[in-house]
Amino acid sequence: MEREQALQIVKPQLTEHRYQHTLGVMGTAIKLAEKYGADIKKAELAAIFHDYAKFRPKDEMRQIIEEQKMPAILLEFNSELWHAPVGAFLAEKEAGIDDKEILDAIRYHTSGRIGMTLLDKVIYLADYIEPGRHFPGVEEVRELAEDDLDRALIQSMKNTIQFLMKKNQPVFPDTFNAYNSIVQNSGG
Ligand SMILES: Nc1ncnc2c1ncn2[C@@H]1O[C@H](COP(=O)(O)OP(=O)(O)O)[C@@H](O)[C@H]1O
Repeated sequence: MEREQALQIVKPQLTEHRYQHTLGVMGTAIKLAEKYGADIKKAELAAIFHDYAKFRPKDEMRQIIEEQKMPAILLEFNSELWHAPVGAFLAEKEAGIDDKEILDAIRYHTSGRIGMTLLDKVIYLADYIEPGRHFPGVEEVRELAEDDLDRALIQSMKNTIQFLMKKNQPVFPDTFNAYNSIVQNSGG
């Protein structure tokens, strides 16, 4: 699917602010894909669709998680996490995206997972550092992303875990698992 067609499908699903975020993720994902050797067209499409389900009603997302037999543990955690796996499902069902790598990058863009693919990493990080993001620590991750994808990911996951812990919020285990998996597999 070409960029313009994909954007036309996604735009009506999002607010203007979230659409601008999506364009930021797209641009950043393409740059990261070029730098680190990921598939540029897949990075572009995954970025465009990453927040496709962001504004679906909670009840609809819960129903999809149950009916599609997605991990039930999702329902025990913040519903902010749900749009990622539900987005992968709907991008396939409604927009006909059938590339498994793209769908996985959408599915894991919020939590990460054990054994993240290069494309998963590009989309996770692009979502974190796109130019519209302004939060403490983002600039450090942007700088790390200039020359070390894994160090940038580790730092972004650390920030997210610390942010949640400071607020006494539960941390969905996939993020711990993703963090451990990258720390154990990257050169240190
Ligand atoms: N492991 C986790 N456990 C619980 N909440 C998380 C986890 N990872 C991310 N979140 C929360 O999910 C929300 C959405 O994250 P994200 O998808 O990165 O943002 P956005 O939808 O704005 O792109 C954030 O509030 C974030 O704190």
